[in-house]
Amino acid sequence: EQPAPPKQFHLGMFEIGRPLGKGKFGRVYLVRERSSGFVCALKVLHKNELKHGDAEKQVRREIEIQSNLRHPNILRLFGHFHDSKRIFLILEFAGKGELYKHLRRENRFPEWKAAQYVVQMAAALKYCHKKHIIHRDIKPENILLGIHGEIKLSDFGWSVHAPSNRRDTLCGTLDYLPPEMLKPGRDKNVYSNKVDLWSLGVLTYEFLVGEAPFEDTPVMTQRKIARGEMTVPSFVSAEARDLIKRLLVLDPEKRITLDQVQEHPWIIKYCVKGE
Ligand SMILES: Cn1ncc2ncnc(NCCc3cnc(NC(=O)Nc4cccc(C(F)(F)F)c4)s3)c21
Repeated sequence: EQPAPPKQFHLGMFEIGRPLGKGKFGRVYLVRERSSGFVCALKVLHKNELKHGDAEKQVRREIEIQSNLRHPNILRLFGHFHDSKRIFLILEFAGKGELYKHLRRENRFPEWKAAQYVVQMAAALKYCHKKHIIHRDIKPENILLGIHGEIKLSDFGWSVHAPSNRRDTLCGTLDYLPPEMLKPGRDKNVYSNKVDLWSLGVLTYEFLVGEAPFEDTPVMTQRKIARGEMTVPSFVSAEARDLIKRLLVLDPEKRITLDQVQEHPWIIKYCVKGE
């Protein structure tokens, strides 16, 4: 029977390896836990760069949310610790790194590869939604690839329990925001897990086209999203176009479900039957 892992972690327990990347909030390193030799990733967040107080709360929520998620397409968050200046997240190491780097390098993915990624995203989101977790920040930057090229959905720093009317100052790209999250006013901000389906539609489009469907200046992007205005280039197959159109529906209740994504002709055409 393996001894239970120690609950208390500290920096001295880790041998620090190469940097894996730097996000807007901090750097990530490849590390090895000395006693077990276990290789993982360590994200370092600088407290003075985070809004004080609620960052600790947000990390605690992220850990609470992630600690009961166990799925092959969701990056594990094993634990955290902090010192006077920094918060450390102990994460599963994703051997093939950031998906968006592969996308930029290849410009766009062939349909068979995009379909594999979409069906794995659908499986990860189905698992989260069954646990009433909305990710809310689906975009290529938050998707990593495991050593076998499998999708690892990560960074639950913005995830919430559904349904939610949390008003967060969302930072970063607008490209992935669903129309219902753009609306001003109080009640309209109650949104469901359908926001992840809209974002999956934006992601599918970006995989196949190499850029986001509503990409423009911030003002124009918001206008295009609110109107669901986008064009799909002719090189995209009819089946892929159909899936994108059924996800990028303004009315959240009219978006297709994750089950229907997994059964869609475009997915069936390219994906070996999963579990
Ligand atoms: C690049 N890369 N290559 C390989 C590899 N393998 C594993 N991980 C990598 N990168 C880290 C991926 C992340 C997973 N979970 C995160 N979570 C987070 O960043 N949370 C977070 C952010 C900002 C503020 C707050 C706070 F404090 F406000 F709550 C919380 S980041 C890897």
